[in-house]
Amino acid sequence: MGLFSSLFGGGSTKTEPSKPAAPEAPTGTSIHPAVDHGVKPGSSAFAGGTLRCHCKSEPVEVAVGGQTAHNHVCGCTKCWKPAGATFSQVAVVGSDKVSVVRNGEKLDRVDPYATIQRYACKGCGVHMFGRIENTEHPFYGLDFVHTELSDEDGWSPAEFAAFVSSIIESGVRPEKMDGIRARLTELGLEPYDCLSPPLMDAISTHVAKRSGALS
Ligand SMILES: N[C@@H](CCC(=O)N[C@@H](CS)C(=O)NCC(=O)O)C(=O)O
Ligand SMILES: [Zn+2]
Repeated sequence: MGLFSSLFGGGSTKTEPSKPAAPEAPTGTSIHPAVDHGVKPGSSAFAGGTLRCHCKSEPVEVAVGGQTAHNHVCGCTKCWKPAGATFSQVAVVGSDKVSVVRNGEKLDRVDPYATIQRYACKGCGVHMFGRIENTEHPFYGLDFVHTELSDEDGWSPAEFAAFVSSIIESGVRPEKMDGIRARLTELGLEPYDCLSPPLMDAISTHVAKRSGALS
């Protein structure tokens, strides 16, 4: 079984009982609009949908032909966030499931030197998908998508919070961090300052197998 299938196992989604609905943050800090009122469960029957950018006319449309995996909120400065959100919400899906179906000429790469090649709409700035082009990367074959850009319900829900300390780099005051980590925990989104332990373990396993440290 390859890294993709072992990590992301056939596109199935967690559909455990939804995390308890949580009231809005007393501090008023928005984590992300998709989770601020509690994380909604996904649907195991869900088979994908269409992402649309925020342009009022001629929006870019990207079809995603399958369920996503490892949805999470990310605090890094690189991932696209909707207005007012402190975190991005981002999930992965096989690159072969992602296709630009309308107005693709409006897309441009955000940073040609980044590990994740993010494609954003030149009109509204929304990131439509991010692709790993490096064939040696542990996540090669996966695209990163923001499922809130779709009208469909049933996408895999956010499961954890990544790169939490990085929100300081966007201007969040360090003294707010305890409250924000507590809020993430209340929402059922365990806060990590990199990725979650299973994903960090998968990355290191991939690297160790390549170097020969593990067989
Ligand atoms: N502290 C940095 C962290 C950036 C970072 O490493 N982001 C992660 C999570 S998205 C990553 O994998 N980045 C690869 C990339 O942006 O290409 C920041 O906030 O800019
Ligand atoms: Zn990020």
